Amino acid sequence: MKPLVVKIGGAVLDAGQALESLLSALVAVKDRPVVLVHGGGDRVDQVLKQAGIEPRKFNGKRITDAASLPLVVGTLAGEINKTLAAKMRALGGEPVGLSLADGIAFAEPAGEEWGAVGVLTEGSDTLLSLLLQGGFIPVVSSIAASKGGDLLNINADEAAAKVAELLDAELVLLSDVPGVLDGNKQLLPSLTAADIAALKADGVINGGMVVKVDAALFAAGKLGRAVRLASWRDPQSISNAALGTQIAP
Ligand SMILES: Nc1ncnc2c1ncn2[C@@H]1O[C@H](COP(=O)(O)OP(=O)(O)O)[C@@H](O)[C@H]1O
Ligand SMILES: CC(=O)N[C@@H](CCC(=O)OP(=O)(O)O)C(=O)O
Repeated sequence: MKPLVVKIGGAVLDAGQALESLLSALVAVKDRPVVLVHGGGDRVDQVLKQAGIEPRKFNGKRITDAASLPLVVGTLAGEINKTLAAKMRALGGEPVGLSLADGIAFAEPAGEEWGAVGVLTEGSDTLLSLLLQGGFIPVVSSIAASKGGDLLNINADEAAAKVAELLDAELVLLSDVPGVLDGNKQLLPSLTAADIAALKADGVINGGMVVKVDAALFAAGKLGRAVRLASWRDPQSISNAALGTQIAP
C-alpha cells in the first residue's frame, strides 16, 4: 500500500486529548507506512509575541524577518518536533524527528518581501524511505535549507505536499475545520481547481485555507489523485476517505 502522509497544524498542538487521540490513531496504523508532517503556526505566534515581535502573514504564510527566524526554527524544528516525537514514542510508536533540511528537500528564498521564507525545489525520498522500511514514523517539521546552507521557513501545508510527492503517497491535511466550508459554513465534499478559484475570488476561501487548498491542488496534480482536507478533531479522519473535502487533480 502507498505510504500515508498526514499533516497537522495550528491549534492541535494545544488540544490535549484530541492530540493524544490523533497520535494514537497514527501509531495504530500498521498496514502501511506513515509520515507525520507538522506545522505549529499558532505556537510560533505566541513565541514571537513574547519576544515583542508582531506576527505578519499574507495568504496564510508568515513573512519571516531575520529577528523571527531563530524563534521560528527553534519552535518548529525544536520544541514542537521533539514534543510530537516524544508523545508518539510514549504511545508506543517509533518516531524519528526530522526537518526538511535533513536531506528531504532544498528550498530557495521566496522573494525579498518574504524574508526567510522558502519555496521548495528538488528533494529526495532516500532518507524517508530508509526510515519507513525500518518501521519508523518520520515526524517532519517544515524548516528547510537552501543549497548554500541558509535555513528557510516553509509553510507546513507546502512541506506536506512535497513529502507526499517525493513518496508518491496519499496525502491528508488535517486542520481545525471539517474541510473546506462554503459561504453558509457547510462542508464541501469535493472541489476542482475551477471551484477553488471561484471560492477564492469570492473570499469564501481565505486566510490559512488559501495556502492549504493551493498546496492540496499542487500535490493532487503531481500525484494524479485527490488530496483530502479534514479535521484533526476526529481521529477517523486519518483513514476514512468519506470525511472531509476531496481536492481533485
Ligand atoms: N472556506 C473555508 N473553509 C474552512 N476554513 C476556512 C475557509 N476560509 C478560511 N478558513 C480558515 O482556515 C483555517 C484553517 O487554516 P489554518 O488556521 O492555517 O490551519 P492549520 O494551522 O491547521 O494549517 C480555519 O480555521 C478557518 O478559520
Ligand atoms: C512560511 C510559513 O508560513 N511558515 C509557517 C510554518 C508552520 C505552519 O505552516 O504551521 P501551521 O500548519 O500550523 O499553519 C509559520 O511560520 O507559521
